[in-house]
Amino acid sequence: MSFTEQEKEILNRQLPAWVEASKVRSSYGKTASYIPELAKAPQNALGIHLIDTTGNTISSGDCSLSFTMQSISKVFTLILALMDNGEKAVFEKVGMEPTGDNFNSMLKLELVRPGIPFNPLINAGAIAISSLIHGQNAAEKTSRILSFFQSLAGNDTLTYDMEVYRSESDTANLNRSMAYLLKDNGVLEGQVEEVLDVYFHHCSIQVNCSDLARMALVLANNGIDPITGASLIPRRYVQIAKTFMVTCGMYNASGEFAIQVGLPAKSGVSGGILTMVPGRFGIGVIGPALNTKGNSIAGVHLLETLSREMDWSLF
Ligand SMILES: NC(=O)CC[C@H](N)C(=O)O
Repeated sequence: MSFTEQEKEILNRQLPAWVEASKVRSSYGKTASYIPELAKAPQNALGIHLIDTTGNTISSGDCSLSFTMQSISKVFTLILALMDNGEKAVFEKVGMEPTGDNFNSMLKLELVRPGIPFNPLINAGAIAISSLIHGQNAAEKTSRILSFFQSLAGNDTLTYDMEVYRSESDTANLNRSMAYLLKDNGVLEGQVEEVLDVYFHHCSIQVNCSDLARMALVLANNGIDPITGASLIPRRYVQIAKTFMVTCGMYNASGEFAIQVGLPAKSGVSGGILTMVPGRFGIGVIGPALNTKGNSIAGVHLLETLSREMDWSLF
Protein backbone atom coordinates (compact mmCIF):
# COMPACT_ATOMS: atom_id res chain seq x y z
CA MET A 1 0.00 0.00 0.00
CA SER A 2 1.27 3.49 -0.93
CA PHE A 3 1.80 6.39 1.45
CA THR A 4 -1.61 7.99 1.97
CA GLU A 5 -1.97 11.65 1.01
CA GLN A 6 -2.08 12.51 4.70
CA GLU A 7 1.09 10.50 5.46
CA LYS A 8 2.88 12.16 2.56
CA GLU A 9 1.81 15.58 3.75
CA ILE A 10 2.91 14.97 7.36
CA LEU A 11 6.21 13.31 6.42
CA ASN A 12 7.17 15.95 3.86
CA ARG A 13 6.36 18.71 6.31
CA GLN A 14 7.74 17.23 9.55
CA LEU A 15 10.46 14.69 8.78
CA PRO A 16 13.32 17.21 8.34
CA ALA A 17 12.50 18.77 11.74
CA TRP A 18 12.26 15.34 13.42
CA VAL A 19 15.64 14.40 11.94
CA GLU A 20 17.20 17.64 13.21
CA ALA A 21 15.72 17.11 16.70
CA SER A 22 17.05 13.51 16.88
CA LYS A 23 20.45 14.47 15.47
CA VAL A 24 21.14 16.43 18.64
CA ARG A 25 21.14 13.10 20.51
CA SER A 26 24.28 12.01 18.66
CA SER A 27 26.47 13.99 21.03
CA TYR A 28 25.39 11.65 23.86
CA GLY A 29 26.57 8.58 21.90
CA LYS A 30 29.83 7.29 20.46
CA THR A 31 30.81 5.59 17.22
CA ALA A 32 31.98 1.99 17.66
CA SER A 33 35.74 1.77 18.04
CA TYR A 34 36.40 -1.90 18.80
CA ILE A 35 36.44 -2.25 15.01
CA PRO A 36 38.91 0.66 14.51
CA GLU A 37 37.72 1.56 11.00
CA LEU A 38 34.15 2.21 12.24
CA ALA A 39 35.37 5.01 14.52
CA LYS A 40 36.01 7.12 11.40
CA ALA A 41 32.26 7.48 10.65
CA PRO A 42 30.74 10.97 11.02
CA GLN A 43 29.51 11.02 14.63
CA ASN A 44 26.65 13.48 14.06
CA ALA A 45 25.20 12.13 10.82
CA LEU A 46 21.57 11.01 10.70
CA GLY A 47 19.59 9.90 7.66
CA ILE A 48 16.38 8.03 6.94
CA HIS A 49 14.85 6.61 3.78
CA LEU A 50 11.36 5.12 3.44
CA ILE A 51 9.94 3.22 0.47
CA ASP A 52 6.35 2.03 0.03
CA THR A 53 5.14 -1.03 -1.87
CA THR A 54 4.57 0.95 -5.05
CA GLY A 55 8.11 2.35 -4.99
CA ASN A 56 7.38 5.88 -3.70
CA THR A 57 10.20 7.14 -1.52
CA ILE A 58 10.64 9.80 1.13
CA SER A 59 14.02 10.58 2.64
CA SER A 60 15.63 13.11 4.90
CA GLY A 61 19.06 13.86 6.39
CA ASP A 62 22.36 12.24 5.50
CA CYS A 63 21.02 9.56 3.17
CA SER A 64 23.96 9.47 0.80
CA LEU A 65 26.23 8.11 3.57
CA SER A 66 27.58 4.60 2.90
CA PHE A 67 28.14 2.27 5.81
CA THR A 68 28.60 -1.44 6.48
CA MET A 69 25.67 -3.65 7.38
CA GLN A 70 27.37 -5.27 10.41
CA SER A 71 24.72 -7.09 12.46
CA ILE A 72 21.90 -6.12 10.09
CA SER A 73 23.34 -8.74 7.73
CA LYS A 74 22.52 -11.44 10.32
CA VAL A 75 18.81 -11.28 9.46
CA PHE A 76 19.51 -12.16 5.86
CA THR A 77 22.18 -14.81 6.47
CA LEU A 78 19.65 -16.45 8.81
CA ILE A 79 17.12 -16.43 5.97
CA LEU A 80 19.66 -17.86 3.50
CA ALA A 81 20.65 -20.58 6.00
CA LEU A 82 16.95 -21.45 6.40
CA MET A 83 16.54 -21.58 2.61
CA ASP A 84 19.66 -23.77 2.33
CA ASN A 85 18.99 -26.17 5.21
CA GLY A 86 15.37 -25.89 6.39
CA GLU A 87 14.08 -24.98 9.82
CA LYS A 88 14.89 -28.19 11.65
CA ALA A 89 18.62 -28.23 10.82
CA VAL A 90 19.05 -24.53 11.62
CA PHE A 91 17.40 -24.77 15.03
CA GLU A 92 19.60 -27.67 16.01
CA LYS A 93 22.48 -25.15 15.98
CA VAL A 94 20.85 -21.98 17.36
CA GLY A 95 18.01 -21.27 19.78
CA MET A 96 15.02 -18.95 19.61
CA GLU A 97 15.34 -16.93 22.81
CA PRO A 98 16.65 -13.46 23.71
CA THR A 99 19.69 -13.45 26.00
CA GLY A 100 19.43 -10.18 27.91
CA ASP A 101 23.22 -9.96 27.43
CA ASN A 102 25.40 -7.83 25.15
CA PHE A 103 25.53 -8.81 21.47
CA ASN A 104 29.07 -10.13 21.75
CA SER A 105 28.68 -11.91 25.09
CA MET A 106 29.72 -15.54 25.39
CA LEU A 107 28.49 -15.87 28.96
CA LYS A 108 25.56 -18.19 28.30
CA LEU A 109 27.54 -20.50 26.03
CA GLU A 110 29.11 -21.86 29.21
CA LEU A 111 26.28 -21.30 31.66
CA VAL A 112 23.52 -23.15 29.86
CA ARG A 113 23.47 -26.64 28.37
CA PRO A 114 23.51 -27.46 25.50
CA GLY A 115 26.09 -24.76 24.66
CA ILE A 116 24.33 -23.52 21.55
CA PRO A 117 23.84 -19.78 20.96
CA PHE A 118 20.52 -18.47 22.28
CA ASN A 119 19.48 -16.90 18.97
CA PRO A 120 20.83 -16.17 15.46
CA LEU A 121 21.07 -12.37 15.90
CA ILE A 122 23.77 -12.29 18.59
CA ASN A 123 27.34 -12.74 17.39
CA ALA A 124 27.66 -16.36 18.55
CA GLY A 125 24.42 -17.29 16.78
CA ALA A 126 25.32 -15.45 13.58
CA ILE A 127 28.73 -17.13 13.45
CA ALA A 128 26.98 -20.51 13.78
CA ILE A 129 24.62 -19.45 10.97
CA SER A 130 27.58 -18.49 8.72
CA SER A 131 28.78 -22.08 8.98
CA LEU A 132 25.44 -23.34 7.63
CA ILE A 133 25.50 -21.35 4.37
CA HIS A 134 25.98 -23.74 1.45
CA GLY A 135 29.10 -23.52 -0.72
CA GLN A 136 32.33 -25.46 -1.40
CA ASN A 137 34.51 -22.96 0.43
CA ALA A 138 34.47 -19.55 2.14
CA ALA A 139 34.68 -17.70 -1.20
CA GLU A 140 31.67 -19.50 -2.65
CA LYS A 141 29.60 -19.04 0.52
CA THR A 142 30.53 -15.36 0.65
CA SER A 143 29.62 -14.79 -2.96
CA ARG A 144 26.26 -16.58 -2.55
CA ILE A 145 25.50 -14.25 0.38
CA LEU A 146 26.49 -11.15 -1.63
CA SER A 147 24.30 -12.13 -4.61
CA PHE A 148 21.35 -12.81 -2.30
CA PHE A 149 21.76 -9.38 -0.68
CA GLN A 150 22.08 -7.75 -4.11
CA SER A 151 18.79 -9.29 -5.23
CA LEU A 152 17.03 -8.18 -2.03
CA ALA A 153 18.34 -4.62 -2.38
CA GLY A 154 17.64 -4.54 -6.13
CA ASN A 155 21.22 -3.32 -6.43
CA ASP A 156 23.82 -5.47 -8.16
CA THR A 157 26.60 -3.01 -7.30
CA LEU A 158 26.54 -3.89 -3.57
CA THR A 159 30.00 -4.95 -2.48
CA TYR A 160 32.30 -5.20 0.53
CA ASP A 161 34.09 -2.39 2.31
CA MET A 162 37.45 -4.16 2.44
CA GLU A 163 38.94 -1.63 4.89
CA VAL A 164 36.24 -2.47 7.42
CA TYR A 165 36.56 -6.18 6.64
CA ARG A 166 40.31 -6.11 7.35
CA SER A 167 39.88 -3.90 10.38
CA GLU A 168 37.40 -6.36 11.91
CA SER A 169 39.32 -9.47 10.90
CA ASP A 170 42.56 -8.07 12.42
CA THR A 171 40.99 -7.21 15.77
CA ALA A 172 38.28 -9.85 16.30
CA ASN A 173 39.77 -11.56 19.33
CA LEU A 174 36.44 -11.90 21.07
CA ASN A 175 34.54 -13.27 18.06
CA ARG A 176 37.46 -15.60 17.37
CA SER A 177 37.43 -17.00 20.89
CA MET A 178 33.66 -17.43 20.67
CA ALA A 179 33.96 -19.29 17.37
CA TYR A 180 36.56 -21.70 18.78
CA LEU A 181 34.32 -22.34 21.79
CA LEU A 182 31.40 -23.04 19.43
CA LYS A 183 33.58 -25.43 17.47
CA ASP A 184 34.47 -27.25 20.66
CA ASN A 185 30.77 -27.44 21.58
CA GLY A 186 30.07 -29.12 18.23
CA VAL A 187 28.03 -26.16 16.93
CA LEU A 188 30.25 -25.01 14.04
CA GLU A 189 30.55 -26.96 10.82
CA GLY A 190 33.89 -26.72 8.98
CA GLN A 191 37.09 -24.79 9.69
CA VAL A 192 36.75 -22.01 12.26
CA GLU A 193 38.81 -19.45 10.32
CA GLU A 194 36.80 -20.10 7.16
CA VAL A 195 33.54 -19.60 9.01
CA LEU A 196 34.84 -16.34 10.50
CA ASP A 197 35.94 -15.17 7.07
CA VAL A 198 32.37 -15.63 5.78
CA TYR A 199 31.03 -13.80 8.86
CA PHE A 200 33.43 -10.82 8.56
CA HIS A 201 32.63 -10.53 4.86
CA HIS A 202 28.88 -10.34 5.28
CA CYS A 203 29.22 -7.85 8.15
CA SER A 204 31.26 -5.60 5.86
CA ILE A 205 28.81 -5.38 2.95
CA GLN A 206 28.44 -1.70 2.19
CA VAL A 207 24.99 -0.12 1.82
CA ASN A 208 23.15 3.17 2.19
CA CYS A 209 19.73 3.90 3.70
CA SER A 210 17.89 3.27 0.46
CA ASP A 211 19.46 -0.22 0.11
CA LEU A 212 18.34 -1.05 3.66
CA ALA A 213 14.85 0.29 3.00
CA ARG A 214 14.51 -1.82 -0.13
CA MET A 215 15.69 -4.97 1.68
CA ALA A 216 13.24 -4.22 4.49
CA LEU A 217 10.46 -3.75 1.94
CA VAL A 218 10.86 -7.37 0.81
CA LEU A 219 10.37 -8.47 4.44
CA ALA A 220 7.46 -6.05 4.86
CA ASN A 221 5.87 -7.67 1.81
CA ASN A 222 6.37 -11.24 3.07
CA GLY A 223 9.25 -12.19 0.78
CA ILE A 224 7.98 -10.85 -2.53
CA ASP A 225 9.74 -7.79 -3.92
CA PRO A 226 6.72 -5.57 -4.64
CA ILE A 227 8.70 -3.50 -7.14
CA THR A 228 9.73 -6.38 -9.43
CA GLY A 229 7.17 -9.00 -8.37
CA ALA A 230 10.02 -11.50 -7.77
CA SER A 231 9.46 -14.05 -5.04
CA LEU A 232 12.74 -13.92 -3.09
CA ILE A 233 12.04 -15.56 0.31
CA PRO A 234 9.46 -18.14 1.40
CA ARG A 235 6.85 -16.50 3.63
CA ARG A 236 7.56 -18.81 6.59
CA TYR A 237 11.20 -17.70 6.71
CA VAL A 238 10.20 -14.04 6.61
CA GLN A 239 7.89 -14.76 9.54
CA ILE A 240 10.77 -16.32 11.50
CA ALA A 241 13.11 -13.42 10.66
CA LYS A 242 10.58 -10.74 11.63
CA THR A 243 9.82 -12.49 14.91
CA PHE A 244 13.52 -12.58 15.80
CA MET A 245 13.76 -8.90 14.87
CA VAL A 246 11.05 -8.07 17.41
CA THR A 247 12.46 -10.26 20.21
CA CYS A 248 16.24 -9.89 19.61
CA GLY A 249 16.86 -7.39 16.78
CA MET A 250 17.96 -4.51 19.02
CA TYR A 251 19.97 -6.81 21.34
CA ASN A 252 19.22 -6.36 25.01
CA ALA A 253 17.22 -3.21 24.23
CA SER A 254 14.68 -5.16 22.15
CA GLY A 255 11.99 -5.03 24.84
CA GLU A 256 12.32 -1.27 25.22
CA PHE A 257 12.32 -0.80 21.44
CA ALA A 258 9.16 -2.95 21.14
CA ILE A 259 7.44 -0.72 23.68
CA GLN A 260 8.70 2.63 22.33
CA VAL A 261 8.60 1.87 18.58
CA GLY A 262 6.77 -1.43 18.15
CA LEU A 263 8.19 -2.47 14.76
CA PRO A 264 10.46 -5.38 13.73
CA ALA A 265 13.99 -3.94 13.47
CA LYS A 266 17.65 -4.88 13.29
CA SER A 267 20.56 -2.65 14.18
CA GLY A 268 24.29 -2.83 13.47
CA VAL A 269 27.34 -1.30 15.17
CA SER A 270 27.95 0.94 12.18
CA GLY A 271 24.81 2.78 13.33
CA GLY A 272 22.42 1.40 10.73
CA ILE A 273 18.88 0.28 11.55
CA LEU A 274 16.65 -1.67 9.18
CA THR A 275 12.97 -1.61 10.07
CA MET A 276 9.57 -1.73 8.43
CA VAL A 277 5.88 -1.16 8.79
CA PRO A 278 4.67 -4.63 7.75
CA GLY A 279 2.60 -4.65 4.57
CA ARG A 280 3.44 -0.98 3.96
CA PHE A 281 6.97 0.40 4.07
CA GLY A 282 10.63 -0.55 4.23
CA ILE A 283 12.77 1.84 6.28
CA GLY A 284 16.56 2.36 6.43
CA VAL A 285 18.23 4.60 9.04
CA ILE A 286 21.87 5.59 9.64
CA GLY A 287 23.24 7.39 12.69
CA PRO A 288 26.77 6.23 13.59
CA ALA A 289 26.83 7.38 17.26
CA LEU A 290 25.71 4.46 19.43
CA ASN A 291 24.08 4.21 22.84
CA THR A 292 25.42 1.88 25.55
CA LYS A 293 23.51 -1.10 24.09
CA GLY A 294 25.18 -0.66 20.68
CA ASN A 295 22.18 0.84 18.85
CA SER A 296 22.17 4.17 16.97
CA ILE A 297 21.25 6.73 19.62
CA ALA A 298 19.79 9.28 17.20
CA GLY A 299 18.29 6.59 14.97
CA VAL A 300 16.33 5.03 17.83
CA HIS A 301 15.13 8.48 18.92
CA LEU A 302 13.96 9.27 15.39
CA LEU A 303 12.08 5.96 15.09
CA GLU A 304 10.42 6.59 18.46
CA THR A 305 9.21 9.95 17.19
CA LEU A 306 7.96 8.52 13.90
CA SER A 307 6.15 5.62 15.52
CA ARG A 308 4.48 7.87 18.06
CA GLU A 309 3.53 10.65 15.60
CA MET A 310 2.43 8.32 12.79
CA ASP A 311 0.88 5.66 15.07
CA TRP A 312 2.98 2.87 13.54
CA SER A 313 3.39 0.52 16.51
CA LEU A 314 2.06 -2.95 15.77
CA PHE A 315 1.01 -3.40 19.35
N1 LIG B 1 26.47 -5.49 16.68
C1 LIG B 1 27.09 -5.65 15.55
O1 LIG B 1 26.77 -5.02 14.55
C2 LIG B 1 28.24 -6.60 15.60
C3 LIG B 1 28.79 -6.97 14.24
C4 LIG B 1 30.30 -6.97 14.22
N2 LIG B 1 30.75 -7.37 12.91
C5 LIG B 1 30.84 -7.89 15.28
O2 LIG B 1 30.91 -9.05 15.08
O3 LIG B 1 31.21 -7.48 16.35
